[in-house]
Amino acid sequence: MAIDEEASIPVIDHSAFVLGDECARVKALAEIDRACRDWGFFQLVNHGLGADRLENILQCTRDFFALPLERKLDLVTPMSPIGFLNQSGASGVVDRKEHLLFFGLDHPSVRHNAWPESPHGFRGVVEEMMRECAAFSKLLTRILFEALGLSGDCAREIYNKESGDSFLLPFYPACPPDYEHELVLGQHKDGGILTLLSQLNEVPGLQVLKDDRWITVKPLKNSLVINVGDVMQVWTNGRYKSVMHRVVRRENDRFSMAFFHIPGSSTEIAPLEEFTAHEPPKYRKFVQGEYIQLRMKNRSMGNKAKEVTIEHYAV
Ligand SMILES: O=C(O)CCC(=O)C(=O)O
Ligand SMILES: [Fe+2]
Repeated sequence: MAIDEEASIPVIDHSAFVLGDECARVKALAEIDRACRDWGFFQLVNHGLGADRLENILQCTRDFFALPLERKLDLVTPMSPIGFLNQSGASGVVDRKEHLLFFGLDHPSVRHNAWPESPHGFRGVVEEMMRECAAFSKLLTRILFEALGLSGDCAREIYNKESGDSFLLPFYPACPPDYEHELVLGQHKDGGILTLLSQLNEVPGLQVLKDDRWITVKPLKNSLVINVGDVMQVWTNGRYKSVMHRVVRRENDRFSMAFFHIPGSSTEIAPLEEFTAHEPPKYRKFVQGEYIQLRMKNRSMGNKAKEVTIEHYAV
């Protein structure tokens, strides 16, 4: 598939939701609605996460991944997605990537998070950021519901009883010029409600599929990339799109941060009545935790198994 270096994903100014100007708010809601239908992705500037906190996260992440591999391997937690992972294989070829994964602070298994002793203060910095991301992702979900013409409280009723949030710190080591693969993270869609992503050190690499072309998400200073996940696609009966994305190789180290806003594992997911009044449901009901399990199995079976995606529940 072709790569289009000219196009860019929509950029939306979050200050429209802060300043109390009703006209600006309505305009921004319309922009978000378009972006979620047409792209499944947008970049948010003037968002709520502090620039100094993002800088702290970048510093801690750099220091952690600079440790010798044996030290990082101390944080491997067998039979669990959390902790350190050296390589993953989301879609066949092994990803050239290391990561640290944590459950969000409201996740029922948060006590199982594994914390590095070094760098000093790591846990405090990450927990602070997780707290901010949790609040901000809830706010954004309410904004998306408003953009859909639903009441913001609707979100609260549907999924707020339990949390499945997780927080990921990926590190993509610089690729030598003769590195044989084009991708360092295989193409995939995110399985939750929405994802907040920061390209922490502003090294590009993230690409988004749009009309059969890969579009590079150019890092904008202090912006957040927001993308719609599979759950939002199901809730809206396909109106908002969970879109394929991937990370391509670079000759520089690349650091990013992702917060996955996910309903709790016992939450039942189905198209909302508001979107099935005039058309049949495109998905059957499923339980969030079951879908997460199927997706995890994908990973462990590598490219031999057929990947389970949200189409598994299509009717
Ligand atoms: O690191 C990135 O830019 C993207 C990461 C991503 O898409 C993911 O982990 O789901
Ligand atoms: Fe992703």
